[in-house]
Amino acid sequence: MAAADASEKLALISENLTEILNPEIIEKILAEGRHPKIYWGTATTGRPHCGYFVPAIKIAQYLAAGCHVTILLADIHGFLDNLKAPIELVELRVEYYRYVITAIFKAVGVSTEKLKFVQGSSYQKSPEYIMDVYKLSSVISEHDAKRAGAEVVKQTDNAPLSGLLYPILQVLDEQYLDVDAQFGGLDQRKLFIAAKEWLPKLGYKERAHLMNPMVPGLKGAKMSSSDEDSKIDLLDSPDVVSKKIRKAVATPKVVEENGVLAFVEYVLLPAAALKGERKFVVERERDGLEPLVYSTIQQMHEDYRNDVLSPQLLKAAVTKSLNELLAPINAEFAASKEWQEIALKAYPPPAKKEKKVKDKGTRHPGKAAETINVKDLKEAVSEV
Ligand SMILES: N[C@@H](Cc1ccc(O)cc1)C(=O)O
Repeated sequence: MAAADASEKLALISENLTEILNPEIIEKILAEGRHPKIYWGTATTGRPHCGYFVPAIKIAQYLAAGCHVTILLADIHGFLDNLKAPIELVELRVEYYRYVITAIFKAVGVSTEKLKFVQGSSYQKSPEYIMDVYKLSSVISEHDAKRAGAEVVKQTDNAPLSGLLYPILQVLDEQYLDVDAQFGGLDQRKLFIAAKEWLPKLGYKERAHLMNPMVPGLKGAKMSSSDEDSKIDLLDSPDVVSKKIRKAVATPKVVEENGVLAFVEYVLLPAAALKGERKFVVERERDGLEPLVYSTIQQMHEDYRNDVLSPQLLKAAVTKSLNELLAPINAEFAASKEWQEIALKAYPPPAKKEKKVKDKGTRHPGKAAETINVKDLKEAVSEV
């Protein structure tokens, strides 16, 4: 394989990433003309929202660079993390995630031939895997396990023991999914460092790690599934999308922590590039002006700082493009009885009016009565 080809692939694999640990692992594979194997894991908890386009675009770029990609639907991790996903619903949520994520890839026009889904519980209950969990837990200290999960696993007083198992399982997944690299957000960094240190303790090899920046959501902070207004559901209607974007925080002339601009940078521009032309168009018909046409985020930032590109113009253009991306997802959902049934069962609508808090018992770890705060209550309510 020509060197230029390998370097083009590396450029596509690295685009927009904040950090890569052990890039030489990937470079070597590309130089030998082979296809790197990469995985991305997601715990099947809350409903995936538009923030999922950010990792999805990176995965689409890995696929376009010829990589083999595995998406791990981490059902067991969903409940190890303080029962974020109740055990009874976890299987159904795996199905829901599979539908949604597949639809996202179709929406960005990426062939999913080299993409594989794996359900965590399909191998994390095997005797070999479990024996490795025991082995790792005998050589990793409680302190190190806690530190590895500090930014990912929900931290509470009287935390359940499962939160310490979570990092051990995530580290072993690299070995059992037989990959060269793991991809995730910068919030996974401590887990990725742990993987580098822990796998060799069992005689397994170190992997590379690819990290996306934490992209601000529409409210300026990280998109979160527990804050209704900060996220746009992948199945929201055009009207709802338009309303939510109108309410989004986009301070005039300020490009930092601007979730609307970030969405163009990390989703809309790369999605357009994957479809053939990196371009983002801002119509100005209402002002009787020619449209603004951008091919780089730097040009947009400059115009935004100078207020040539106002928040109003930007929001209207983002609403239009996002609705175009969501249209095929909405259409597929509307046409699929199976998906609709899964959605209802995986995320049963809250019982009307009755604000019942899920009763895990007063002695349930992580839920000692005195530690319940408003956020916990909200989360519990949205899950009944
Ligand atoms: N830790 C990931 C989920 C995950 C679970 C298991 C893995 O092997 C990888 C990733 C998250 O925060 O969403």
